Amino acid sequence: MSTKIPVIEMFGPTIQGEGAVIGVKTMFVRTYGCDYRCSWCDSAFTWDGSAKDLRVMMEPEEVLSGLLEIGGDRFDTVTISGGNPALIGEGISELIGLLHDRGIKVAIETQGSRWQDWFLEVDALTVSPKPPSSGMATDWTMLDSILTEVGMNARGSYSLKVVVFDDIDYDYAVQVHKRYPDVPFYLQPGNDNVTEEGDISARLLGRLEWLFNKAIADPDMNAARVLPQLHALIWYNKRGK
Ligand SMILES: C[S@@+](CC[C@H](N)C(=O)[O-])C[C@H]1O[C@@H](n2cnc3c(N)ncnc32)[C@H](O)[C@@H]1O
Ligand SMILES: Nc1nc2[nH]cc(C(=O)O)c2c(=O)[nH]1
Ligand code: SF4
Ligand SMILES: [Mg+2]
Repeated sequence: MSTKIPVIEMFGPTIQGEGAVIGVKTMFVRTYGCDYRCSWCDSAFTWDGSAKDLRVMMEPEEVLSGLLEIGGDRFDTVTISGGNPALIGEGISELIGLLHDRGIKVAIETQGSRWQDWFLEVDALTVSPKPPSSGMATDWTMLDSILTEVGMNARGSYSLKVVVFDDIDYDYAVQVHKRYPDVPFYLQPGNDNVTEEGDISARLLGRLEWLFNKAIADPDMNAARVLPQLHALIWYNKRGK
């Protein structure tokens, strides 16, 4: 089995802008390819073919040395996102081992459509099922089995994060939170224009206030946390931040 990883970009150190590990300094490795096609994906270049030329097939050792070359000694966490990194088996498993051998922590961003055994090895697993506005359908059987398995056997922390664009998405978020009441739950407002240039912070803060008010009024969200995409408030729609 090939251990090569399709990498579309590596960058950092930056600050983790989303979810349970928001604020943590981290490098990013973004894998190429996704089994979803979310209508509002802010990283569509990972799957729509527009940046295919930038995709490099890398051995796990090459990813590690690339990260060390870019980040030097200025990081102790690596976040693997995509695309969907859960499309890749052996290569990511080896990369996690190499990073752990050096005392580097590993965070993962995935949507919960596919399982990998290495989910159990990571330090922070974010599972982000997609609401109706994405145009994608949730595989509840898969999501159930992922959360059951990590609930019993994960070494690290795990959480759910749902992006919300409208009232229908919000109802979906309630459904997810109620289905897994013991899993730490994060709400994140959607960015409805991922190509706009310049300062989009006022628009994003408006969406955050809307989501704050929804959660504040709703007893079903007493245990939820509502967070912005912090990096998008600072660096807007810039890639590699
Ligand atoms: C680009 S995805 C890559 C990882 C994985 N495919 C997933 O969706 O979880 C990383 C995170 O960005 C979120 N995201 C993508 N587009 C967004 C947008 N327009 N507004 C807010 N969050 C977005 C996703 O929901 C996910 O939580
Ligand atoms: N700073 C920063 N934080 C992030 N958290 C999740 C991201 C992602 O695209 O997966 C992301 C990203 O692209 N940048
Ligand atoms: S699952 Fe993630 S990477 Fe894939 S299309 Fe949706 S937001 Fe983009
Ligand atoms: Mg992003």
